[in-house]
Amino acid sequence: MTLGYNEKLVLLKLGELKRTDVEKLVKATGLEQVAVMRAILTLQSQGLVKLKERREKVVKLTDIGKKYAEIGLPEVRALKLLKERKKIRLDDLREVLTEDEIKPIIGVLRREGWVKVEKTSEGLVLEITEKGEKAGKRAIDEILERLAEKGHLSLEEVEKVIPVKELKRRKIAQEDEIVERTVEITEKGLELVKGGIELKKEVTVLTPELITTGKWREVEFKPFNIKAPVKKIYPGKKQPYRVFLDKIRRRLIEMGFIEMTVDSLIETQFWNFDALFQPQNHPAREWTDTYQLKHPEKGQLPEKELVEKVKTAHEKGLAGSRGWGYVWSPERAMLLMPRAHATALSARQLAKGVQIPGKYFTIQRVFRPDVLDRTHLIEFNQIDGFVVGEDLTFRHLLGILKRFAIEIAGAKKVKFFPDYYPFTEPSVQLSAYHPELGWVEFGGAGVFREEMTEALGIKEPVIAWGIGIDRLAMFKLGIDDIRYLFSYDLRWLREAKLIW
Ligand SMILES: N[C@@H](Cc1ccccc1)C(=O)O
Repeated sequence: MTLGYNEKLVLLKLGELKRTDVEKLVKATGLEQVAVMRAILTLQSQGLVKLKERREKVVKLTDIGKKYAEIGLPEVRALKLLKERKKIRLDDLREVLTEDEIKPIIGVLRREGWVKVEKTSEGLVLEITEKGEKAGKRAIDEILERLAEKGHLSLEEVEKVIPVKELKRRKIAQEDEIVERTVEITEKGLELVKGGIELKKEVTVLTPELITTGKWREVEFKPFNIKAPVKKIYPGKKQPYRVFLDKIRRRLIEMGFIEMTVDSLIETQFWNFDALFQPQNHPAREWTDTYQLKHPEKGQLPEKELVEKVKTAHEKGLAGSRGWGYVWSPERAMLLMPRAHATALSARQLAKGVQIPGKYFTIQRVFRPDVLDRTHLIEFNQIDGFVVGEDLTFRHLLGILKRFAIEIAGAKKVKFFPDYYPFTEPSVQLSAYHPELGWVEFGGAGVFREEMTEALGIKEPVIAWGIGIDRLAMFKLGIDDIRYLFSYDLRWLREAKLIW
């Protein structure tokens, strides 16, 4: 059994005092209260001291009570003025009372029988009564004084003088519970003290100074108990989902992808749909599938040449196609909407020009009407990207997608299904396996159609994908409800792992 410096010190003092309270031990040892308490608990666990707690219900002054104890209760102050002047106007009380105190004062003074009140043309006039002249210290004044002096009194003591309810009603005092801790040294403790305790200075850190001066020989090193329970702390940290997105971004950049960025969440239909060869009468363009902006309703189209090419692609076709065969409306293309898919950025990038070969990606917040449930949000994040290069084929695309799902997202298995998108041919849908949710649809991919890429000025094949990144995040963060990604649940935010 080894005792630390603090424990030894406390035990030695208790050897002298035998029995005392914690406060006195704090004074006697010169240690902090927490250090004394900790030492007592250790000593108690070794049967050297006994700690007894006594709880007592007491009455204490409130802040208002403390103030009144100093300057007097409002009625006492009023009475003092009345004793001096005998007859005063209500207004005169402003000299000694605050606005709040004046309101109820007449009632109080009357109840005590200290004043006669008269209504005059100049307002209320108060005159002191005989009883007022003779009035001395009342129960309430006495208790106020005693409470101020002692700090607290037991409930019984107060009740003997005045109902505590009355003090509480006037917000002068409140009930409280105090714990009195007495510590007593045990037989075993006394024996140890008699046997002699060597009090060596205890250090927790070995400093260069201790070594060079040779003082390390005289000191005792405090052993560390790394298993001691400590308070859990939750330092600030990044939101777990944000961490996930940042990691993916980093990973993609490491893989040589160039990030495509944009400032706004709002997009013209031109970039969201038209530039992607999605016909204007396509059902996915209806309000049921996308949101639309009311104010402002329309945005700007890009340069004329590009708009003309897109128009031609839609109306008559490009690159050997016949197009969709309808009259393309620039007005319609100007309509603004919250971006419905991140592929809009791929279109913008292709039109701006790309490196050949080149790899691009973007992580975007996108918006689509849906019914919220554990796998659907109306606002979610997509990671879109494309690879452009001369010899690219559909097989490259499947390889990239599989790598994403397994390596980046930690999916266990992936599956591809044939699918349809107006801007890709062939198109594929990617599903991944989640232990609890089963097969989850992740996103789509394909080879951009030539009608699209040619209008944007690209001759080489472009393989592209769009993945619902939130569902990938669910895999990584080990959650089965997508809404949790944006949750304010502190417990989750605190405990979610940031490193996987
Ligand atoms: N933009 C499509 C996904 C996709 C992107 C790129 C190519 C093919 C499909 C979606 O949101 O569902």
